[in-house]
Amino acid sequence: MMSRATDRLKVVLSHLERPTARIAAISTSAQIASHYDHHALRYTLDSDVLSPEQKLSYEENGFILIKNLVSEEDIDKFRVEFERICRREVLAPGLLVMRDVAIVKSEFVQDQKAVSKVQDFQEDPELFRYCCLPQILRYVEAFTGPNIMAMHTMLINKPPDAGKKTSRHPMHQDLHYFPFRPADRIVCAWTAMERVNRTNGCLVVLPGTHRGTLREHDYPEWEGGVNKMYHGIRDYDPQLPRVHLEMEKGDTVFFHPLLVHGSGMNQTQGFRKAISCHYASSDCYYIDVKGTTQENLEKEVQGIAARKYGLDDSFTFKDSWAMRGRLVQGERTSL
Ligand SMILES: CCCCCCCCCCCCCCCCC(=O)SCCNC(=O)CCNC(=O)[C@H](O)C(C)(C)COP(=O)(O)OP(=O)(O)OC[C@H]1O[C@@H](n2cnc3c(N)ncnc32)[C@H](O)[C@@H]1OP(=O)(O)O
Ligand SMILES: Nc1ncnc2c1ncn2[C@@H]1O[C@H](COP(=O)(O)OP(=O)(O)OP(=O)(O)O)[C@@H](O)[C@H]1O
Ligand SMILES: O=C(O)CCC(=O)C(=O)O
Ligand SMILES: [Fe+2]
Ligand SMILES: [Mg+2]
Repeated sequence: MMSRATDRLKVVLSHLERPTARIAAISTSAQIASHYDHHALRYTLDSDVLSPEQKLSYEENGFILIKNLVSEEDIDKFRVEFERICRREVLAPGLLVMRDVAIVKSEFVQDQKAVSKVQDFQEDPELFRYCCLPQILRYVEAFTGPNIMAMHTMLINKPPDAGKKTSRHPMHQDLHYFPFRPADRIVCAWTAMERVNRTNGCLVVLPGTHRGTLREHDYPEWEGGVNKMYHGIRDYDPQLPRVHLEMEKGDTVFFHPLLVHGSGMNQTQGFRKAISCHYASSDCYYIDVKGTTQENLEKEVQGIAARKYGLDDSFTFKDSWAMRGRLVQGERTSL
């Protein structure tokens, strides 16, 4: 059954016309085969790593969850390196250490536990190993093609909520942060470093929203405060069907940069950890975001660059990405 569907898929892909619109929920191989008589794939590329069912699921939902992809041993090593960073035993160039807004503004002494996220670890050899794991890149290639850049890296250490709900991450689309396209050749890999569930603030996604467009983002009006750069989509409708992605240590979700997602508050006393990387095809190109909904973000990034590093306006949003990005497979052709 499966191999016939796969053969069928190959035939259809070889006659690929223009990307088409919405794909209905499909469950059996027979339905998949008949489906490909009428539609082409837009969000996934020809590759053997994804089954026909997985391809359709990504086309339909904008994410795919792979169980047990990263070993316990590797995750434990990433955790040890993170702890070394928190103790300031290592500091890689470009590494950004962020503290939760509720803690940063408080008078209490800050300890290592207050770190809510480290970002841009591309120069930390141990953490960057995550971005190069072959079993991850195999999947990434199905979305980006063979030339792969790691554009954005994060280890998120969602703190126990201090009571103001600032541990939440508002619903957003990651593309809001990216001045490069096409969006369909960008993908995020997000790996749970321990069990994540609704209680400690797992990822929350709105399936299928990757088929929409980039929405306007700004700071949500939350009484307890919002972390810097945590923009949310405007007019978020809390009635829309959400899916809570409960995951075990090592499980990895791959998702499209237009997929609307966020994470709930951490109601436990532990720090919920995840490690992630945004990949893009190195064949992507930079765009000018002036006059678009992303302009507010560009201004903010330039503001931080000015305050933190004394850079002026000649340092562009695009530059901030070009200096962060690192090739992990193939050739650096454009980005
Ligand atoms: C060379 C590069 C330059 C520019 C880099 C800019 C970062 C670009 C980020 C791109 C993000 C892409 C993301 C794609 C995916 C979607 C997301 O992940 S959304 C959220 C991602 N963004 C972040 O997490 C980055 C935000 N964090 C930071 O930029 C920094 O941590 C910081 C908030 C600017 C703080 O850094 P630092 O200057 O080291 O901190 P302090 O000196 O202690 O404080 C300065 C100032 O800022 C206040 N503050 C600190 N932390 C927070 C916080 N969490 N929320 C709100 N405000 C905060 C602090 O109180 C100080 O304020 P004051 O008024 O000056 O006292
Ligand atoms: N006004 C808003 N704008 C953007 N995102 C929001 C807004 N309100 C809530 N969210 C986000 O929606 C997601 C779910 O929110 P919330 O924390 O209320 O529920 P939960 O923790 O997922 O579930 P529950 O608390 O009911 O178990 C989170 O990503 C949260 O940050
Ligand atoms: O780990 C999380 O809470 C989600 C983080 C996220 O979506 C992001 O930083 O873009
Ligand atoms: Fe995100
Ligand atoms: Mg909640």
